[in-house]
Amino acid sequence: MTTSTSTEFVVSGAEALLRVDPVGLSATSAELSMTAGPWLADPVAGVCRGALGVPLDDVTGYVIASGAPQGKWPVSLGIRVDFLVDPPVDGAAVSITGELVARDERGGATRGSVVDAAGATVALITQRSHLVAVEEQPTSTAATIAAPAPEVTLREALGVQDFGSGVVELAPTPFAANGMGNIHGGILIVGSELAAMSAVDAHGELRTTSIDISYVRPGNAADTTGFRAEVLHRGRSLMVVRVAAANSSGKPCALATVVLRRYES
Ligand SMILES: CC(C)(COP(=O)(O)OP(=O)(O)OC[C@H]1O[C@@H](n2cnc3c(N)ncnc32)[C@H](O)[C@@H]1OP(=O)(O)O)[C@@H](O)C(=O)NCCC(=O)NCCSC(=O)Cc1ccccc1
Repeated sequence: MTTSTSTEFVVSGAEALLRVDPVGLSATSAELSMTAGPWLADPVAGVCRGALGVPLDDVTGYVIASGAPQGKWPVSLGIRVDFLVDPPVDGAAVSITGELVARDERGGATRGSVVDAAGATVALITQRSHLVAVEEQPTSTAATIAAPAPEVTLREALGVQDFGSGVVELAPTPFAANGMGNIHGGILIVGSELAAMSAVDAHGELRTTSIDISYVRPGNAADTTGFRAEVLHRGRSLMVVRVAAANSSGKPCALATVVLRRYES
């Protein structure tokens, strides 16, 4: 894969947290690599599949960024992710690829996937991106953020507080930020997953099978982000949960539908 433009992947807090590394980028396709370690295991969500939202959001969004005109940068407008199997938690690398589906003057549509070392598909994404005006393109911060120690879980690194019944908060942290200082679209997927699991009082026996999320206004990673989940359907094995995320202003920044399934051990 070739890098055909001056746009480069920006490693901000969210990419450092998820151990995401650039592989290749062009205006039509992109590839990232991610180390999938024990920090993805979670006592409530089982394995935090939503964490794959960070590299999936990046790998598709940066295809649009790469072909965007000067002074414009894409923000994620809507993402649909389907999770097929758990990502590894043993430190193996997974490959994340994205490709252009369509582009116009307002943004574009992209799709992508996560594939494990054996070639099995772990997750699929469809994304719609929207171009906003920026004074300058985001760049990697001079002070590179180091990943937390391997024993620090994603839940701990994000300062997640679970108040029960679907009320969850993420602390203000650079680990939640994208290159613009806004809360990363993939971190909003993580928070939505944890809130949905909290709403159904999960203890690791369920898995997230899909998340469909709309980003309705930018969220600020330097502020607390609250998630409130409402159970729409609770069957024996299938659950559908709606989650709203908002900063301390109370205005929603993301609205998600999370589908959970019970897996027999
Ligand atoms: C712009 C639009 C997409 C569409 O909005 P519309 O419905 O047509 O707009 P409407 O005028 O009705 O305003 C609605 C509200 O939006 C606010 N607002 C509007 N425009 C701007 C603006 N330019 N800047 C700031 N705020 C703006 C506006 O004030 C209002 O709020 P208010 O009621 O006053 O409090 C908006 O929904 C949006 O920004 N969504 C969030 C996208 C997002 O954060 N995605 C996830 C992160 S991306 C990611 O992580 C990927 C990545 C990786 C690495 C590196 C980089 C990226």
